[in-house]
Amino acid sequence: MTDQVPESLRTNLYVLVNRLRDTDGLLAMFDFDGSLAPIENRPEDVELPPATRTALEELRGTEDVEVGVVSGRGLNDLRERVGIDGITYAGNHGLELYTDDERKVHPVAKDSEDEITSLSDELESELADVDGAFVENKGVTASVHYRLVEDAEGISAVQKAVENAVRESDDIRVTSGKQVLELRPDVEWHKGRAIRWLYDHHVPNDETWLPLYVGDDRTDEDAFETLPKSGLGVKVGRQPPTVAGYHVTNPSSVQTVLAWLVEYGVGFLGGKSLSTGTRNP
Ligand SMILES: O=P(O)(O)OC[C@H]1O[C@H](O[C@H]2O[C@H](CO)[C@@H](O)[C@H](O)[C@H]2O)[C@H](O)[C@@H](O)[C@@H]1O
Repeated sequence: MTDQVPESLRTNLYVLVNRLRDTDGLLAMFDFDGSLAPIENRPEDVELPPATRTALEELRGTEDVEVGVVSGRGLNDLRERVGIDGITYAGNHGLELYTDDERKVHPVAKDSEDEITSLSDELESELADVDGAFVENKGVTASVHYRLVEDAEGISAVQKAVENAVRESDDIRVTSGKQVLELRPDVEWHKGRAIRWLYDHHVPNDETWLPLYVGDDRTDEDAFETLPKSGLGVKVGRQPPTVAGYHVTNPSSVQTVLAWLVEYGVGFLGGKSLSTGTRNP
């Protein structure tokens, strides 16, 4: 059982098993890019590895387990790319939620759509001459990508263009991620608030579930910070610095953790015995 857990989690296996035993259920939440799926040069080239999809589907089908995918991507893009029914999706850093067959959008974010579109158009023409830079308009947020910009001058041009574009706006703020700057409505809502909402929405009032969150980027820190002490925050990769308590190397190790959870981990939930699947007295 232990050799099927990434090295970095293996040393904490005892804690992991005990947390699963001590809880009524598991709310398993995952960031998408860089966590479930490997980073690619262009967002449209990213695919969820089939074995990861299978493991998520198996987890979804388990009693007392809810699965969520939480991402900076737009909701429709995220749902298409993950392609699993019956789980919760949080797109645009949680500003768009899809759960119980219903889409919910943060009301302030909805009002920002026009401004996001006009800023995206402005930045697109501003950056037309910067090789490799491009804008991804995601409806209620936009990403300005510079992963393919090869020189420091070009990267600085991207940063200045974004700064200039939002200078006059009170309603839009800029955050950063992996080789990307993001324009977001200036509301106190982020991945952390979204996972708290998911917990309140999915976990029965009289039960305590273990929240698990797996993420790789700066915006995932909001989620790690929201987890209670008893939660499991798992950081993928070493950069940027993190408040998460646990660490795995890359999306392939996330896949291994998922497979372990499906095969063994959920068998411990609520004090069940692994061999019999029944609760210990
Ligand atoms: O919250 P996430 O699921 O991690 O989404 C964050 C951003 O992911 C995408 O950009 C990142 O991944 C791209 C594909 O691997 C990569 O080319 C880019 O450099 C990364 O920043 C997505 O395109 C963004 O819209 C998301 O906000």
